[in-house]
Amino acid sequence: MAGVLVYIEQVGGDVAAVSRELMGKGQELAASLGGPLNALVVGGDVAGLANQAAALGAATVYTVSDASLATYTTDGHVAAAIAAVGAAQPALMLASASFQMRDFGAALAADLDAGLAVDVTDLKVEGGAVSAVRPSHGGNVINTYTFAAGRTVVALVRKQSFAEAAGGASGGTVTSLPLPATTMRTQVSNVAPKTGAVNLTDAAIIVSGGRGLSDKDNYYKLIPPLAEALGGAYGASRAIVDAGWVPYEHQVGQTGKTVSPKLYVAAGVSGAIQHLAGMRTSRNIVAINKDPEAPMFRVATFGLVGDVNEVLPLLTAELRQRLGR
Ligand SMILES: Cc1cc2nc3c(=O)[nH]c(=O)nc-3n(C[C@H](O)[C@H](O)[C@H](O)COP(=O)(O)OP(=O)(O)OC[C@H]3O[C@@H](n4cnc5c(N)ncnc54)[C@H](O)[C@@H]3O)c2cc1C
Repeated sequence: MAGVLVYIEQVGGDVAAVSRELMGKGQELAASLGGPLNALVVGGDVAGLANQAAALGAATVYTVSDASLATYTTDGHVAAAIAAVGAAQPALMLASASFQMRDFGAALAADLDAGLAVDVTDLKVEGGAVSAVRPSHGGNVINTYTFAAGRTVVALVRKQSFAEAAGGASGGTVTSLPLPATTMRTQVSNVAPKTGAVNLTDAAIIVSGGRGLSDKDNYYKLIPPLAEALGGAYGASRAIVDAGWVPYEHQVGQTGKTVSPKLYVAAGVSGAIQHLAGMRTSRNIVAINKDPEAPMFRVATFGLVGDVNEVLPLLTAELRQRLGR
């Protein structure tokens, strides 16, 4: 039992960003575990994705291809993964912490009698044992789970926790595995993607506004333009979602979305514990608030004490000029 197996997710026929991140971190972890970095591609038609996974550095890309695997079902995809784990014998299996992969990872770990860590933000290997870091209690407690060596560990990792694999690797092989006989208890008859959905959890840059924006018109005048200038999405505190300024799908926090972007700008957001619960693991936090005592400054990488009505238009104009947007 050695090395790492990464479950490759796809978006529109391409390897998902989170899977590229797992391949990046997987390279380092596989070396520490003294084994290869392998990948698993499951689906109806997997050839294109398998080649992409090989280019991301997989020594072997295991594929399980079957018409019944074209859409996700617990039974089908877990059965495929068990076949790949049997072939690869990984010490560590990595997948994302999306809702679908939480379902997958829990079922897989139960079937394999493996260790399971969910919503992981960091991983390391010491003395052959895998340790997974996982925030809980709204990010106020950071837990480290250490798994005894000798059993596969399934770790489901939060998006944007690691840098993406560079790509351009060569020399990987593709090994096709048959789908083991399995009873499919779920039949997916139709998939209807939600249209116009706000994908805050995937955004690398988020600009959020709060009650400090004064009213709905001012929020839309100042926040989306800054988000657009930065090439990001826009979010909101619950206070202004509850006030009806912004739809719920933009809400960040304990009862909204949990996000971990590369850059989180909080403008006129106080930094209540319930808001921080959804964004404090962001890589860089910029707080803009007229109150120097606002709690958001305690978690901020950069802080700017000022009035959003003065700061945001200047910032947006400057960024537009510099970034050409
Ligand atoms: C069970 C529960 C769950 C919750 N879940 C969430 C959640 O998911 N997400 C969430 O966000 N909240 C959540 N809350 C609410 C949370 O406690 C706060 O009430 C909320 O986050 C406050 O929003 P805010 O920062 O926009 O408003 P405020 O706390 O009113 O802060 C406004 C900030 O704007 C600043 N400001 C004012 N004018 C200006 C100006 N002109 N320029 C610059 N700064 C200015 C002020 O100094 C202040 O810091 C939850 C609460 C509970 C009880």
